[in-house]
Amino acid sequence: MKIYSYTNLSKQKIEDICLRTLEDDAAIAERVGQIINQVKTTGDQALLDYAGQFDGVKLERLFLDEQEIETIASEIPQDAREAIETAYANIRMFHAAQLKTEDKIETMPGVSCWRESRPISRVGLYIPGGSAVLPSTFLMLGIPAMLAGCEEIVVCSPPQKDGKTNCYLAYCAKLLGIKKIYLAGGAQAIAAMAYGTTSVPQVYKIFGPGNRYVTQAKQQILASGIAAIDMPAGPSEVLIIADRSASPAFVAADLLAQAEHGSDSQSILVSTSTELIAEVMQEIDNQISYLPRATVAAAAIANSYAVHCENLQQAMAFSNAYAPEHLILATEEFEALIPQISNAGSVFLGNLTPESAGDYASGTNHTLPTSGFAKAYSGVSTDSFLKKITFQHITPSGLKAIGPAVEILATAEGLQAHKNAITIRLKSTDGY
Ligand SMILES: NC(=O)c1ccc[n+]([C@@H]2O[C@H](COP(=O)([O-])OP(=O)(O)OC[C@H]3O[C@@H](n4cnc5c(N)ncnc54)[C@H](O)[C@@H]3O)[C@@H](O)[C@H]2O)c1
Ligand SMILES: N[C@H](CO)Cc1c[nH]c[nH+]1
Ligand SMILES: [Zn+2]
Repeated sequence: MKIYSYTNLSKQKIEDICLRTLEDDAAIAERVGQIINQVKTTGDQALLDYAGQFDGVKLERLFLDEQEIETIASEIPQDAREAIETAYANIRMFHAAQLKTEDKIETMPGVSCWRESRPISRVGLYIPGGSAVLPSTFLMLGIPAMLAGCEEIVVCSPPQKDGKTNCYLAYCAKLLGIKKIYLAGGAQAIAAMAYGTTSVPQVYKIFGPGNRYVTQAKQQILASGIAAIDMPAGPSEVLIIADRSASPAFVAADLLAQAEHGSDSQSILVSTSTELIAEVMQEIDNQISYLPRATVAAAAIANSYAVHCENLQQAMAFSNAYAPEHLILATEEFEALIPQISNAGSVFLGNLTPESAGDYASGTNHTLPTSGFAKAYSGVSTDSFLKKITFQHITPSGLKAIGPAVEILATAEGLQAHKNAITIRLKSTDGY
């Protein structure tokens, strides 16, 4: 892990390190383009071939049906079932509170405007399953989709070596009332949901995190205009702002938690204390040795860095420039820093709020923008599965109030037919 001093970093250097570009970005984009094209032209056959090539499994059928899901789900151990139910209840409670009816606004007497929500009828959920199967992601996407009222929810996840899925994913499907799981992973799954194949239904919007192939595929699909996406939610990241009040052991544990997702994850420490940085480095060395995914975590840590800042304001400035997926404020001063946060996917406050809590069960969504996209995107929410349709209604007195302004503006734009649509009504409402 490199250590930078914020004061010695030029503006350009800060921009460069915040960009997170990797050498093989262009090669991945090209490969993903080929995969999308192959799925577009050969559909199910491409999915079967890629399952062999990338997941090492010869599939006979591209989905598990309700009966198979039921059988697999029945194997779940009792403690895991209870843990999933706890997470389910908290995520549901937090996301249900987002369903709000908006007030009608009378912008002028007789002119009312309002918005109503409608579910996106066909949505696709991608549940990662390359290096680790993530049933937590199934809850994070399935619960808001269900609350929003989406009619068709298509779920894709890479197949296990036995051509099935695990009992945790199957149990989540049961809880969510999802009757099929499509056994497709990577860019090919995203392409299948975007274009549709004989087995996989086409959807209007694709959700879910994934590795760089998945994220690149979602971006290419968005650019092609065939389907919408939630956001680029790629390799996990955490940025921790820690002062002397932080525990080096807790900070190291949080950095390693995101590092173990993949070698391309980033775990950034921003601290006002050089002593704390040194202690955290030591703790990382101590803790990493007993992690089953030590090699992956070590590669991510090597790809990460620490930044020493003079004060917490500098630390916030760096964090806002980086726009992390997850921001942990490991300081007792966290209240004062909240108003200074301008770019972050999800924020964890104080020394006792680990990011893992949000990954699984606090209630907030863990599908969040990465690679600096938190500057413009929010994480997944119930709203992500809804369209907001605007309505307006004008009464005769409202028409008299608003009409002249519209006529003048239409004339200024040289759009006579627009003006006429008002004028003709104003004339006919004279008698009202
Ligand atoms: N940002 C978020 O909200 C968020 C949330 C959860 C997980 N994540 C991230 O999701 C990612 C999950 O990654 P994963 O790899 O474990 O699972 P994944 O399901 O995203 O990807 C696995 C698939 O990638 C494809 N693939 C692998 N190597 C390939 C290659 N060389 N060429 C083409 N395709 C290839 C295969 O089809 C495979 O099935 C991690 O990076 C994790 O950090 C992000
Ligand atoms: N940290 C991931 C989001 O970047 C979510 C996750 C799922 N399981 C564990 N963690
Ligand atoms: Zn995680």
